Amino acid sequence: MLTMDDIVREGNPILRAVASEVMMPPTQEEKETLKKMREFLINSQDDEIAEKYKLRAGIGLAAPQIGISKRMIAVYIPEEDKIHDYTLFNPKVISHSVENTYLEGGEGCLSVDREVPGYVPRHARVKVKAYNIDGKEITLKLKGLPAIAIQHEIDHLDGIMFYDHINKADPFAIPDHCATN
Ligand SMILES: OCN(O)CCCc1ccccc1
Ligand code: NI
Repeated sequence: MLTMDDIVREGNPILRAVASEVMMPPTQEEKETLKKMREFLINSQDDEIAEKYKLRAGIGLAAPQIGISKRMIAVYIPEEDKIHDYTLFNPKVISHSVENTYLEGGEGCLSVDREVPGYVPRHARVKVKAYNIDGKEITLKLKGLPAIAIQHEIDHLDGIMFYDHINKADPFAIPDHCATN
């Protein structure tokens, strides 16, 4: 199983590299890696397992964070009515809302062992084209936390960290095009 020892930390150049497209269909090894990334997220959200193995809770993970510079991500977000459970190859935002959003509490990252305060502007809604674990092309339409998480993960594939988006002059300035309520 993956643990925090497998998570690359900021300063490692892999986190600033553009990851490589994965040739479809994926190899058995690439499928296994994606499954292990998803398993890490599920484990990290289980109080007993997380405590036992000292896992930081995560709702997403990108392959560069485990030292693999390939365009592979996992997102696992249990919500009231459904679990947003995505293991994706070559994800790409193909359209997005003009409206932006942000998390009141800011964002964090398993590869960043420090707090970086400030609002991280994200598209409120995104349409993502990707390949699922079997290499089948799929399209996802996401909003809310799943939309934020998938943008955070896709950024990792392009060497972008969440704090790159924070307004340096005023970290808590409300980003443009955010809904009022
Ligand atoms: O890249 C995954 N990661 O570092 C884990 C946390 C992901 C995350 C995504 C959206 C908002 C906050 C935190
Ligand atoms: Ni991250």
